[in-house]
Amino acid sequence: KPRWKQSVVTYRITEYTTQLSQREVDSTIAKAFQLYSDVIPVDFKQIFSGTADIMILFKGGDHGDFYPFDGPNGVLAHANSPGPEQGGDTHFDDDEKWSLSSHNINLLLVAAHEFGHALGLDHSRDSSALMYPTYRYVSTNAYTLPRDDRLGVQALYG
Ligand SMILES: CC(C)C[C@H](C(=O)NO)C(=O)N[C@@H](CC(=O)O)C(=O)NCc1ccccc1
Ligand SMILES: [Zn+2]
Repeated sequence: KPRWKQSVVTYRITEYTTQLSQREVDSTIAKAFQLYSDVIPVDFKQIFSGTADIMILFKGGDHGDFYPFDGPNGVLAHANSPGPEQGGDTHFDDDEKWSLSSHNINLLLVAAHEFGHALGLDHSRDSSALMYPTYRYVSTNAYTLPRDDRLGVQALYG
């Protein structure tokens, strides 16, 4: 299974959603990565120019890969598994209503799910797992990786 070999993985947000402030997006994305760096020996560093390991964008419809988004609901986001070039790249469908709350689509939960893929995790059959295929809101106060996801990522990087 592909995984990142380096202990520092860089990311760059090249296109932001207009539904939240850039500061809100930056801090939410950082929090989502922190869920993983809290349990595996990998650090994540945001860069603001050049090419990062994980390139992140918010865009609706066609956004430069072979998987155009589908409007509101349905596919919310997708991420490539680890590797060179497009490896790890993570795209968020900007036709979704992104939020930092329980209303609409919670960005922290989706970003954490996508970064699971970007680290090499597949979907889980455990309905309490973050990597379960379908989105379901759970409180994000003091949120930590559910056990199944933690065991999965520690098996890859521990
Ligand atoms: C076949 C892939 C491209 C489907 C896509 C996905 O799994 N992305 O990682 C996706 O957006 N799935 C939806 C499925 C759905 O709409 O229910 C989803 O909510 N993914 C984000 C998600 C799933 C579970 C927890 C948190 C976020
Ligand atoms: Zn997924």
